[in-house]
Amino acid sequence: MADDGMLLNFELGGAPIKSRVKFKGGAWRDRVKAQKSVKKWQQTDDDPSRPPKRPRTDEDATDRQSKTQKTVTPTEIRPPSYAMKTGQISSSVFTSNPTAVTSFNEPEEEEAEPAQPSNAPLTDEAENFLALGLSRRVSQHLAAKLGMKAPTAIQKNTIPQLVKEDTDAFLQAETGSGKTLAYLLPIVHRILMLSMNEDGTSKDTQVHRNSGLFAIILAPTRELCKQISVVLEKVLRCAPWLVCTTVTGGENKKSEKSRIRKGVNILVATPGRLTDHLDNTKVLDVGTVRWLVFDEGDRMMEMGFEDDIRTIVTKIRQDKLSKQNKEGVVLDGILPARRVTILCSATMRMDVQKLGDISLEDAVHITASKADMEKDAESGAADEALFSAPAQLKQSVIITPAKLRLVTLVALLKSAFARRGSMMKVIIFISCADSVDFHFELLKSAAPPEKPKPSDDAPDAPVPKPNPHIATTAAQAAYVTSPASPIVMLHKLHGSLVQSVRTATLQAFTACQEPTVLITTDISSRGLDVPAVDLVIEYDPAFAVPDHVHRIGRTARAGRAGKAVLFLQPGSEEGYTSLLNSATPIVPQLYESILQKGFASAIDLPPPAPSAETEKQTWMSRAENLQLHFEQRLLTAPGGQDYEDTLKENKWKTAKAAKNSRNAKPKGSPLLDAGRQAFRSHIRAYATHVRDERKFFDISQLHLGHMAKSFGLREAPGGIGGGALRRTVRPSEAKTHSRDKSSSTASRPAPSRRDHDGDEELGVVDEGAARRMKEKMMSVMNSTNEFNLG
Ligand SMILES: Nc1ncnc2c1ncn2[C@@H]1O[C@H](COP(=O)(O)OP(=O)(O)OP(=O)(O)O)[C@@H](O)[C@H]1O
Repeated sequence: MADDGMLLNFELGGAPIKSRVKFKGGAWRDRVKAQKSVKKWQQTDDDPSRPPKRPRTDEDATDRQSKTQKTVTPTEIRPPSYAMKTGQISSSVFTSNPTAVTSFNEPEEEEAEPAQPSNAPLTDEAENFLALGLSRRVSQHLAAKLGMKAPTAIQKNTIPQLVKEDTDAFLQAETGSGKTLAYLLPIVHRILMLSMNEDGTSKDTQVHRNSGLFAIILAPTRELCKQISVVLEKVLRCAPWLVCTTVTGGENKKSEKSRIRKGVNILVATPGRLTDHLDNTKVLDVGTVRWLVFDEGDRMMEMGFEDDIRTIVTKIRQDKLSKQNKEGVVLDGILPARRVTILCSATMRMDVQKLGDISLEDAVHITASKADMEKDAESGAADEALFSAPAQLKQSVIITPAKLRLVTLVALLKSAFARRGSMMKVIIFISCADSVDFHFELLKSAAPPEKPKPSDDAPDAPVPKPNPHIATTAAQAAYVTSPASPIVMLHKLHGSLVQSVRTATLQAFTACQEPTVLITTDISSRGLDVPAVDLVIEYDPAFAVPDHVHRIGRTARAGRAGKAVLFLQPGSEEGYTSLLNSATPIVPQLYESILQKGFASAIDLPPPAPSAETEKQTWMSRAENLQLHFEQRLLTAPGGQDYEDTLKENKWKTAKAAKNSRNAKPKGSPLLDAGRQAFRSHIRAYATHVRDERKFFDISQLHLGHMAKSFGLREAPGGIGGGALRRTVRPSEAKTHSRDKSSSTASRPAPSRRDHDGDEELGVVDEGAARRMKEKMMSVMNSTNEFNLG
């Protein structure tokens, strides 16, 4: 907790003042200081010989800020009676903040000429799908039904290769450049050719769903599998006799088996579930499989799917390749004469090379630019530096002190939605599932959701029923609305949610007609194609640069415009921008400008509002007010009882009773619990940045007290490290861990998957991170028993 800039939360006028105000929260130094200040203030006020105090004004505050870079909270944001009653103290968010080491000038105006999109469909009239070797049926379907007349660059380079050749391939191109169709179209075209002649007439032999499984597409998450299968279904509408299906974790295995039994030509799967079916589903015959596609292959490796992938590759290769299917249809000549493996990713990391070693044989490396391909062919290796964000994506960075992170985020969202229609969809990336849950609860409106109304166009039409699956993951947002956008919807998504909720939430976010925000973990960073995402905010930086590229790639897709904002803290984190490879400069934004813009007008604060909005308020006082409001919300129990009082009561009970009551969880603010849990998980997650980037994300440089502020907490809670540290590394995992380390300098031992996301995928514990965290906790908090260490 900071040792200055405290706000004293006590009653100033009217009611008689108690002789002694007790303070809680914060460090003991803060409490003593506060106690002294009260005494001094009481003495001063009682002394009639002293001149009356001049009330502080906003100008005072602004003036001080400009001279000393420190701000004292103006009088009008004096805390409310609630805080006065409890004697809580809270340090100002504007004091004791570290300043940025890099000096920069904020650009005056936005760049006039936006950069040419680098992932858009090609504009040359001669470019079309027919010319790439696809059948007329497929090309016409793409143009007429899917609105796709011209290919993108990666499609132009991939489709002819996969239509004519039977070699393995590694597709690598920017996010949002159309890689999915680049591999799907040649597969569909060649399967279609089993039933059709070159001139488009039908052959005597028609293949159908029972004619064999020809392609398996693997993707790391269920969402991505679902998305791929939706695209595939749309393409297959030009050949309705062909069938695709998905098998993913979280679905009913029985119904998956029965779909496989009915017959399927293209299967989209997560690696874990496919391995399970290969072992247990006898009707799954892979003898006719000609294509094995790994979409986001590096992510699968990173998530610990290596063993599953090895099993899948071995099983499929072991199975003798059938030259014709069981109905006697000759496959060779039309389908590849060998099993073709395709890897696909926007980023190149060591994981993907390893996957290539497992699955590829003499693969061609296909990129969006022929020049890049030639360069790679000459050097014999793909150049990671070639792969950056789309050129038209405008990136900026805000160096924000920890204490100001939360209010700066709200200010940023507020100005994003200040003009109707300028921003419709925003994604916020946060480090872990607990933190996503907390921020969703904190930012959502307490008001009950508006009931769906009959449509103006069809007033008699039945009113749609609210979807029960999104009852806890979609809500109206508070704080960030504006007169132009009176309704802003909030959604949350992470791997700890059940699959039906995940699917429904993503659908709701995609279909939302109001301005909307999705708060999510890295589960949404890969491959997800939500049209028209205008802004991506990395509130917590990604754990590795390739993840950053994928996260910001959720906007500026297929040639559209997009913006991405990265939050960093002053100090070592600032150096992180030197790692980010961007076609256009990453523009710095001052957090003061964000706050000034966001809080230029009044914020409508629900109770407990620290003070009523007055004419005198400035952006700074509004920011301070908002922070206080958040802190008070966390401290206010649903029944009005102070949660801290409950905890204190428990402390003085006998050890056994205290233990029981701890176990029984005292009745109190669930938001405070959520905030503490989010803080702990966030700090644990912070320790798991990839090794090469840890010098920028050094846990020993984190100010835990300041960081706690950004979770609306007045002090850093204990218990950090318990979960991560208690977990032991099994010998087999330790082996994987060391293998990972030896194979890649940039590879991240994956402790994070379950910890951050709560997803079902596995990882191993990073012992180094745990040790560093332990040391940090010991030194900062000087307490061992709080964290269950050892
Ligand atoms: N030829 C095309 N013309 C117009 N739009 C296209 C074309 N090809 C793909 N798209 C659209 O581009 C968007 C991005 O495609 P896709 O999801 O395949 O990108 P990607 O390269 O796989 O991205 P990521 O690396 O993020 O997974 C989709 O909305 C898709 O419909």
